[in-house]
Amino acid sequence: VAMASGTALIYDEKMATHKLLWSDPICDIEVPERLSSSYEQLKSYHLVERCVPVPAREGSEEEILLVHSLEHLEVAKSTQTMNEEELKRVSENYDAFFFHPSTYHCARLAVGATLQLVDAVMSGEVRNGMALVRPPGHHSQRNAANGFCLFNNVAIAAEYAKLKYGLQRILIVDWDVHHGQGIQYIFEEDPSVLYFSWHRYEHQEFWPSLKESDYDAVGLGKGKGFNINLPWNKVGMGNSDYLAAFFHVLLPMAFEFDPELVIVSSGYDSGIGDPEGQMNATPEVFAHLTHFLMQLANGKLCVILEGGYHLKSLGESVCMTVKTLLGDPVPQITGEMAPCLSAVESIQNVRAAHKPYWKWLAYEDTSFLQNLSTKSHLLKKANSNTSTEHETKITNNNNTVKVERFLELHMKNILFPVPPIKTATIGSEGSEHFLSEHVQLVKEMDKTEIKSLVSGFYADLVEEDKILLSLGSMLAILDKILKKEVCNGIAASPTAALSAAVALRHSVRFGFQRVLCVFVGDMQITPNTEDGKMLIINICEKEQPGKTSCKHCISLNWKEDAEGNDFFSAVLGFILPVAYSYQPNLTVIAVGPNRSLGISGISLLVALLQGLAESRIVAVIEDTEISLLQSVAKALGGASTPPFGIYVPPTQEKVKKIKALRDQFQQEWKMLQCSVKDGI
Ligand SMILES: CC(O)(O)NCCCCN
Ligand SMILES: [Zn+2]
Repeated sequence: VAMASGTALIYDEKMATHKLLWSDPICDIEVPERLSSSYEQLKSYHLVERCVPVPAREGSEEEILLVHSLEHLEVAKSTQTMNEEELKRVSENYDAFFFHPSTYHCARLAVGATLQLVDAVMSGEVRNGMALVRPPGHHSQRNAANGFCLFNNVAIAAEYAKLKYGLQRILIVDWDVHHGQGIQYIFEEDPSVLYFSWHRYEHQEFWPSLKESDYDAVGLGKGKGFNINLPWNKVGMGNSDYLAAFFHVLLPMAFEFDPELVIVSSGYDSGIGDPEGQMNATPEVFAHLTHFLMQLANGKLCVILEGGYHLKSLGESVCMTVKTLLGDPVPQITGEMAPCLSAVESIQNVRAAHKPYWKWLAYEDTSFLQNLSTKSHLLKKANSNTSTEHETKITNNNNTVKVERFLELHMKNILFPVPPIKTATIGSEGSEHFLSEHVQLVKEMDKTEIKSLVSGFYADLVEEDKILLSLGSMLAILDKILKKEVCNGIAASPTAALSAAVALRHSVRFGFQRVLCVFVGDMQITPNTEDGKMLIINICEKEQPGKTSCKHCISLNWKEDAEGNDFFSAVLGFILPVAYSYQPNLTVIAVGPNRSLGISGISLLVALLQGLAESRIVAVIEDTEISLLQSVAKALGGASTPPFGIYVPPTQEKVKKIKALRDQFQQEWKMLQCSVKDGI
């Protein structure tokens, strides 16, 4: 069944009316321009016109009462007719909240806009979407406003979706830099809502300074294991820390949970330049985070604005999010791909805290808890005065103009013309089965041209015309990708190993400095990877005699489980971290004979590797694998999220295998790090 398509954008300028009427240094950053400048930025990148406009509406009192008490609703309602003096007095009852005569109306619009988005996604009118709302919601609680939030938009949306659509598994991802304690309180005993939040914490120093924001708050009663807190104990966290958190904490949980709907509490105060977050992550990281979440719940993803107080940083991050929701290629991530020690320690702690509740953590090594618990306390004292591991060159002087200029330059390299065509293939025999509207036929190369291209190498292997022609087809597709005329391509080949080797050499000769090749099955030909211009990960059933893994040529022995897809742990825990550490300019995915992975495992690989190399992938697949060709073409075309099959947790043996490979390579490929070496 083809999935819904289209991205909804919900925006109503009336939500810009709510504003602070008196002086309050805590609240004066939550300004109306947050909404209007984000919308203007979307227009400047021509993104508004590409979205499906869905109107906001007022959330009803009944919908608000799904989460809030009648008393809270009445207090909010009563403020509409208050004068400034009365508004100020009511506001002082709460921690960091201000009322304006229009606040109640705006907050009901924020709730209604959020529910409109849930309806548009759940009805299939669109695949995903974003609601630009204020006041935000994730701090507000059953009976209290808090942290600029009056009604908990995202919590109401989750309760609404359970009630109206009978959903039993909803994932809420909160990438705002503050802990959404309101959402935690509302769902902490509810196993049908998995809540993940990372947040600036600094060992409980940072607002709201709650003990229950730490990594050991895992949920209560039946909800144990369904509340995940990842505290950042230092500022200056960057792209690599955020990606490591997804690879080693959130995504394994999310795929095991297998949500029917994903809602994002999308705060951008976790981005660079924000006065609240003091973090270093750049706007393109939100494209990657969004792209990962789009692989869940058959693409049903609702992104709801929370915080974000540096207008330029906020606007660029909103645009990166919407661009990705629209299916555009994911921009290359920038910065050193190495999480800092503090981030790795938090990741290790939250994995250990959740070990009792998750199958994928059943064999997690938590021996560090015995001897480290006292030490980590010492660690807190010892490290409290050192600066962060990361360069905080931008945020420490935190000069808004300086950040604006930085982002102007930074985003110029990031935003690139979207290739007109998503996927190229050859109109040769048997290819009609995976043509779709995204696909362009590429004319074949003539033999002499092919011979000259191939003559440099492997010429001895090319004895038959059939092989020569298939190489020509693959090279014709590859050229389109190398010239950035198409985003990705798929080529059927009688000799995938040979085609992949030729593709690698041709790409390096074309000038690509780093080409990643993920080869599934018997590789037969192993190109020379000494110069680091290629990184090969060979997934094969058993150890090849006499072949040991090295930094640029890694073999991962993996035979897919008969029951279902157990490949998630290998992709999330090993392949993606290595690939993101390498930062390729092109990805070659090849499937040769004797593949030991199922179609769903390979589809998962293709879908998630699109986050690399501006989504440039060339897939080379044995021409006998008709159904594999179809599902890989679907994954590349983006028309629908490929079926990743039934989730199966990894066996102890497989967990050990990944851990051994991680220990072997985590000094080379630092994104593999998810535990602090003993003895720190
Ligand atoms: C929505 C939000 O998480 O950005 N609110 C932050 C409130 C900070 C109060 N010191
Ligand atoms: Zn925030």
